[in-house]
Amino acid sequence: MYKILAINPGSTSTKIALYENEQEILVKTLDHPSEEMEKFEKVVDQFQMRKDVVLLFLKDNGFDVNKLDAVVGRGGMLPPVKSGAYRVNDLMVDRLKNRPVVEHASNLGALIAHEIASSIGKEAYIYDSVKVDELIPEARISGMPALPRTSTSHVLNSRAMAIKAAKNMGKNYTEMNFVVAHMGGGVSLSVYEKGRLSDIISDDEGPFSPERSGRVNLRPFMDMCFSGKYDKKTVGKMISGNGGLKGYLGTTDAREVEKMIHEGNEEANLVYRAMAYQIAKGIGELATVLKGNVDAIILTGGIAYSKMMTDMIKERVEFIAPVEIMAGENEMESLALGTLRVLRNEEQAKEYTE
Ligand SMILES: Nc1ncnc2c1ncn2[C@@H]1O[C@H](COP(=O)(O)OP(=O)(O)O)[C@@H](O)[C@H]1O
Ligand SMILES: CCCC(=O)OP(=O)(O)O
Repeated sequence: MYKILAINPGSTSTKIALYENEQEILVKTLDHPSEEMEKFEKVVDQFQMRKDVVLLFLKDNGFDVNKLDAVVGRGGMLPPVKSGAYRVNDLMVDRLKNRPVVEHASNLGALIAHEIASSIGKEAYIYDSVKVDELIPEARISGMPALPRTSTSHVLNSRAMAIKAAKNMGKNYTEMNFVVAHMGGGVSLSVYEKGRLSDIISDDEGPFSPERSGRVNLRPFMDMCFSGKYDKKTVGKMISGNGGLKGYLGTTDAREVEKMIHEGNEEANLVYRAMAYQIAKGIGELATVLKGNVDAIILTGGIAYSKMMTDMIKERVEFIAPVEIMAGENEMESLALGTLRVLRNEEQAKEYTE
């Protein structure tokens, strides 16, 4: 019986799960209020605090850390990597600690996993990192030579949902073409073309989301950045943290927004409809990557629980392909089961290189 600890650090929480083979034994979301997080200058400064809450959680549940067979963390902002499992090695630790491609809470997944696993002489892994990059050559050209496109998306959930949708249809996902919209605190859209993540619209390239601005006009944005009114941290927060629903309506909770709409708030109604409109537009854009040969459009993430939102999106995109609603996310299961396959030698963990 393999015991696997999965760690998924998000911007406002750390999700932890303990698995025995396929069985989830313990699961917890530990929230980190914004007052607690504001004192940390950089994401890496949160390492000790987040590691401590993971260890405390295991202790409080009477679980002996020495019994673990492996620890897996959500893969962070690395240079482009392949899908599947990677062993966390010293180079990956150095990259995520000292030279992350972008500051993001997921960078701590591998670091905490590595620290805990090393302390008991076991291996740490990441699985389906946010930087899985299988873009087709055309998708790499941004239009600005200094900034080639790379892939950043919610791969862990989106790929798992594509695999599950194909299975539900009695097919292997390597035979299918999907457009997946992950709709959580951040929204990213992706194309799974016969199993390959051939293009994406990341959380800063397309639709706005509960806490992120999404795409904005570049020239006014440049003027704003150089106006001298804002520092880098504030602008970063406008993009991610205080953008989207939060920026317009003061909340990142889509349920709150729906309550406002039911109470007759016109502004909330317009902004929420605009979010659906932008997500639908992005799905339409990605359908062209598949030249219209889309087997299904998958709506997933927390917001896919909302009938109001999914109905608004469906209305605009169901002419393209059937819409599958797969609400929620199964990131913890994807991390744990991916690692289980590695422990059982059903899948090889890759060695991280640069
Ligand atoms: N039943 C629901 N109806 C509408 N929105 C929901 C529902 N459940 C969760 N959400 C929304 O989903 C979003 C969070 O999604 P989630 O996938 O948990 O994101 P993350 O993991 O990025 O925090 C929030 O805006 C939340 O309000
Ligand atoms: C799209 C990259 C990963 C990401 O933004 O994850 P969260 O939405 O969980 O912060």
